Order: sequence, then structure tokens, then C-alpha cells
Amino acid sequence: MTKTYDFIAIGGGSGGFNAARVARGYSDSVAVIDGAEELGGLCILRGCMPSKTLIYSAEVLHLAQNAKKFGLNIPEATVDMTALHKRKVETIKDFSDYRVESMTSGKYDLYRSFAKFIDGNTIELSDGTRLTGKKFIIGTGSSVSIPAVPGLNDSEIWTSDQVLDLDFLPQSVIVLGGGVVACELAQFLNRVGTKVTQIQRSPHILKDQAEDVSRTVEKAFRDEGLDLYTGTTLKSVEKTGKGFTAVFDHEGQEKSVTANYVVNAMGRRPNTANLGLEKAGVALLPNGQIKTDEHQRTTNPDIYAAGDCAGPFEIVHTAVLQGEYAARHAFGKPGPGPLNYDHMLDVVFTDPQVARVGLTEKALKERGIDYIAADYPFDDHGKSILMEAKYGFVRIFGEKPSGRILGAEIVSKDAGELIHALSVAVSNNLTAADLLKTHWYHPTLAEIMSYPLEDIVDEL
Ligand SMILES: Cc1cc2nc3c(=O)[nH]c(=O)nc-3n(C[C@H](O)[C@H](O)[C@H](O)COP(=O)(O)OP(=O)(O)OC[C@H]3O[C@@H](n4cnc5c(N)ncnc54)[C@H](O)[C@@H]3O)c2cc1C
Ligand SMILES: NC(=O)c1ccc[n+]([C@@H]2O[C@H](COP(=O)([O-])OP(=O)(O)OC[C@H]3O[C@@H](n4cnc5c(N)ncnc54)[C@H](O)[C@@H]3O)[C@@H](O)[C@H]2O)c1
Repeated sequence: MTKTYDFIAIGGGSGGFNAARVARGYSDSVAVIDGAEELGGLCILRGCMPSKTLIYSAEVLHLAQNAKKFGLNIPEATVDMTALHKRKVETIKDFSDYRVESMTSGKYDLYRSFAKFIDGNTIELSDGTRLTGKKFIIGTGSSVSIPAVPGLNDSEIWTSDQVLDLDFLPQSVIVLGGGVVACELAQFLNRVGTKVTQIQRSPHILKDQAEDVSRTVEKAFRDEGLDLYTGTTLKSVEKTGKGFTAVFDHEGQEKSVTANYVVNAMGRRPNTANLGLEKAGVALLPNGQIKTDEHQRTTNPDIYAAGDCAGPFEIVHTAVLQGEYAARHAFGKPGPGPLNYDHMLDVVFTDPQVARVGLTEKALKERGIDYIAADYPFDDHGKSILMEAKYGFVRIFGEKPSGRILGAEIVSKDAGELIHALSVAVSNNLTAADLLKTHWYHPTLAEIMSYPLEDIVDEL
């Protein structure tokens, strides 16, 4: 007999699991289907958490190696890759154990299998078991994409997965791409002592950021000795006796770089193949993501989608919020409404970090919104000067004439922490004058925000 559930989550990552967790509050008939060998999802196992664990260690190493600047004598600071790997494994095990415990607690029926739709309300598991659901959520995530560049589909080419699991120090690595994954991992590798060449197609790394933001990170990378090529066309990746050679056009010339290893960090694609979506009446967008409405409903109103498979961002907190909201909507329950992407927050964990909230300057211009942009550099700020953290600036966008904070970008030490003060402002319609009522403690990095806020208030 086919078992029926009120709610079935396909995928037990950030989107799927959190949808199931919320759904379980409304019904005891909830199933989670996940075909991965290891439970936990991308963020915990091979994404946010392992990368930030390693990046933090590399930052400590970098500070130690620059001890002289701080009047300290640390004769030799080097990485111990075996210990670094062990720390990562133990840290991630704690996080994944917690998730596995929740998933296997008995609150959900957990099926360790891949699922595909055979009609709009029925799925089939790998062993042929069929389950019907009143409502579903698809949270199947994403996989590394392999652009059609000759040689790039060689199985020895690394992705972020191999970098995050390194237990030895590679002598040299070519990092292909200039997005978030490429930048975070290129700097990590460079800081632990690998010779890194990063090759980016666009004129700047982090191409969706403001140009001066990208340039600030590029300067920091080059100051640390990373070989960075931007504005390139990658022609091929060839296996050589020593490793790999990447051949690319740069400034009108063909160049080649050889290294022991290559990392493909040129983006990810949604996991939507082999899901039988056509049989369930679930349509895709031209970019391959599942088409959803503001309620996370697909073109089949009984099937929702959340996270990387649906977009529009591949960011964990949006996956969680989308999943939670979809479950509330499926059961007709009240709570915070659809996601407001005008309040979007994103962080790049390079050093300096890049953090952004709300509308970008490009979006403000496109929408014809009248605004004031005010900024202030960290090389003229007490706390960042004493911390030797002088790269970057804060820029705040205030609406005219209201002074409402519509967006902000920060490139600096710990920008990912600092941005949250402005995120509160953006999400709660606070004005620059409102924020100036706040006590900004001295000396902190955060107090830098009072200068552009004063500029906005003065100009209004
Ligand atoms: C290196 C790296 C670093 C990152 N760092 C950050 C960061 O610092 N901050 C941030 O916000 N985001 C970060 N991200 C992005 C973030 O990890 C993802 O956006 C998020 O984890 C996606 O969650 P998800 O639920 O959509 O997918 P996942 O967590 O990937 O879950 C999908 C699940 O679905 C299962 N599945 C797939 N197909 C099927 C099927 N047919 N049947 C059953 N189960 C299936 C999979 O096994 C998997 O467990 C990073 C990503 C990478 C690669
Ligand atoms: N800190 C974070 O929040 C964080 C960290 C890591 C990853 N992520 C998420 O994971 C997702 C995937 O990250 P990503 O960096 O892999 O993808 P991405 O889409 O951000 O960047 C891919 C890069 O590869 C380049 N590229 C693509 N095809 C190319 C080609 N043929 N030749 C040369 N260059 C090419 C693109 O121009 C782009 O710069 C991102 O959307 C991001 O949101 C987030």
C-alpha cells in the first residue's frame, strides 16, 4: 500500500530540513527523503561551516605572520595541515551530529534514498517504494557546474570539496573563477602557503559587487602575493607531467600557467535533473532553477521549492527562510510573510570581508530612486588603524528626502559582523537620524558608521 503524508521534504539540507521542521509543528505526518551518503546538507558538510573554519585559522596564521606590525616577535608561524584538517573534521562532526540527531529523532519518517516524481502527488524512491503527499517541498540543492572549456571535465580537477578536505599543503594551485567560492578559497590557500594563481573571466573579481569594493579585495589579494588575472578568456586546461596547465587570453596575449592542482570554482547549477519534474507539472526557469511564486509554490500548487534548486540566491539563510515560509504557507499558518529581497544580506568571507544589505547603488539607479550615498574609509578610523585593518570603507545609501536607509555596503575587517547594524535599519525602515540616536561605542569598528550617517543627515 502506498503510504501518504501531509508533507514530504525532498532533500534534507537547509531548505528541505527546515521546511520539514516547521511542518512537524502542524502535523505528525511528515517525511524527509535524502539520498546523500552523509546527512547534513551542503552548508554543514561542504559549504559554509568547513570553509569558515579553515578561513578563520588562515586569518589567525596571517596575523601571526605579520606579528612585527603589532610589535610582536613570533619567529615562525606556519600551518600544520594535519592538525588543521583534524580540527575541521571535529568541528564539522559536532554540527552534523546535531543535524543527524534531529533528523533521526523519530519526529519524521526519514528515507535514505533519492526521490523522483511519477505524478503530481506521488514520488518513487530508488528501491521502488512509492509515497504520496498532500504537500511537498523540493530542496535538492546544487552541484558544481563544469563550463564547456576543453579539459575541464577531467576527474582530477578539484572543486571546493577537495580544498575543504585537504590534509596536506599543495605546492601550487590554479583557482578558476572570481566568485565567492573562488575568492574565499584562493585567499585561504595562499595564506596557508600554497602558490596560488587565480584566473577570472570578468574585469573584476566579485563581479556583482560595486567596482571599488572588488578593487579593494583585489588589492588585498595582490598585496598578499596572490597572482590574480582578471578580464581573461579561459581556453583550455591541460594535464601535464607536473599537474595542470591553464591556457587563457589576457590583455590580447595567450598566457599559460602551470600548477600541481586546479580548482574549478566557476559556479554551481541547481539539482533538478532526474526528479521527474515534468511528470509533476513543475516548470523550470531558463537558468535551470525551479520556477516559484512569492509563496515558494512551484507551477504545481501542492509542490513548493526552496534553497539552491530554486534561487534566486544560493545563500543559506534564504534557503532556511524560504523553507520555513513554504511550510507555513502549505498548512495555511500565520507568520512572517514572503521573503523581501529588498532587504537581502550577503557576506563574502575574504579578508577584508565584503558585506552588503538592501538595495545596491545599481538597483537604486535602475528604480529611479532619489538617494544620498555617503562613505568613510577605514584607513582614517581609529580602531581599524590600531588593528592594522585599513583596507576598505563603509557606504550607506539614504533615501531622499526621508533619510530612510535603503542599503549599505562594507568592505573591511569583520564587515560581515558590522553589516548587521545596518541590516536592522534596512529591515525596519529606520532613518539615518534614527540610527544616530544609537550609542556608537568608542573605539570600535562599528562607530565608523556614525560618520556617513551624519553626512546623510547634514545633506538632507
Ligand atoms: C564552498 C561553499 C561555501 C559556502 N559558504 C556559504 C556561506 O558562508 N554562507 C552562506 O550563506 N552560504 C554559503 N554557501 C552556500 C550554501 O551552502 C547553500 O546555499 C545552502 O547550503 C543550500 O542549501 P539547500 O538546502 O538548498 O541545499 P543542500 O544543503 O545541498 O541540500 C540538498 C539535499 O538534497 C539532497 N538531494 C538531492 N537530490 C535529491 C533527490 N532527488 N532525492 C532526495 N534527496 C536529494 C542532497 O543529498 C542534499 O542533502 C556556500 C557554498 C559552498 C559550495
Ligand atoms: N560567503 C557566502 O555566502 C558564500 C560562500 C561561498 C559560496 N556561496 C554561494 O555559493 C554560490 C556558488 O558560488 P561560486 O563562487 O561557485 O559561483 P558564482 O556564480 O558566485 O561565481 C562563479 C564565477 O565563475 C566565473 N565563470 C563562470 N563561467 C566561467 C567561464 N567559462 N570562464 C571563466 N569564468 C567563468 C563567473 O564569472 C563567476 O565569477 C554563490 O552563488 C554563493 O552565493 C556563498
